[in-house]
Amino acid sequence: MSVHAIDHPLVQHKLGLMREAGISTKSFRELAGEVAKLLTYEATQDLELQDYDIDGWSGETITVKQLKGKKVTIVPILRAGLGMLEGVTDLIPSARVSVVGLYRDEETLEPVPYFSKFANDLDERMAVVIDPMLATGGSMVATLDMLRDRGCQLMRVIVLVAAPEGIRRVQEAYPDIEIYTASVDERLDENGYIVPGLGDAGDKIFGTR
Ligand SMILES: O=P(O)(O)OC[C@H]1O[C@H](OP(=O)(O)OP(=O)(O)O)[C@H](O)[C@@H]1O
Ligand SMILES: O=c1cc[nH]c(=O)[nH]1
Ligand SMILES: [Mg+2]
Repeated sequence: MSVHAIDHPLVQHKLGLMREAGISTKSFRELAGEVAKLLTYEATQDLELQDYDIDGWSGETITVKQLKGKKVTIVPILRAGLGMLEGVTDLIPSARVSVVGLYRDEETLEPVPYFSKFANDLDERMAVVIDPMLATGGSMVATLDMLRDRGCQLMRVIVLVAAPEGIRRVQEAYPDIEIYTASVDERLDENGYIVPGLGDAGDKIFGTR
């Protein structure tokens, strides 16, 4: 597995704005979408292309390129993953969306599933799981398990911020997965929150803090 920490200046600038205490719901939501879009650009750099011929504007037949690889399903983990969805589908507009509802029990930090609805033909698709936060990794591994149990063989992960603990947990369960993130942060605090992190990303995106 590789962890791709994207140090593009626009990503780092926007992530810095997201870390500010007291940021408004509007700003946090907008920035989450913008960073998600930039991370998607990076996470799709290795998609395969193939040539095909078209009639060009001058009347000549010209050879252009189109995406060749597998079909894609985007998998937001509710709720906070929804804050990244529009940014991702802006770049991959034909992707099917599979939705996984999980919340993290505040005491045990274990993921509690409450909803799922998957695209069909998961065995033919690359799944791109999106969630702003990879903390203990419990929610991400539970989601990857659901996809794998339904036949999905190719999965990658886009998170805004990752903790080393969560990366390790995903790495142990899924050694081949690629993780794209704007930052690998320092650690988890005693409540399982990422430090320096973003705080509770779901609450900030939905304005429920
Ligand atoms: O890596 P983990 O330790 O599992 O923690 C990360 C999860 O916690 C947050 O969701 P939360 O449970 O707060 O749900 P929400 O999106 O509804 O706010 C976050 O969006 C991840 O899904
Ligand atoms: O730092 C964290 C950890 C889990 N969930 C969040 O929203 N933030
Ligand atoms: Mg939350």
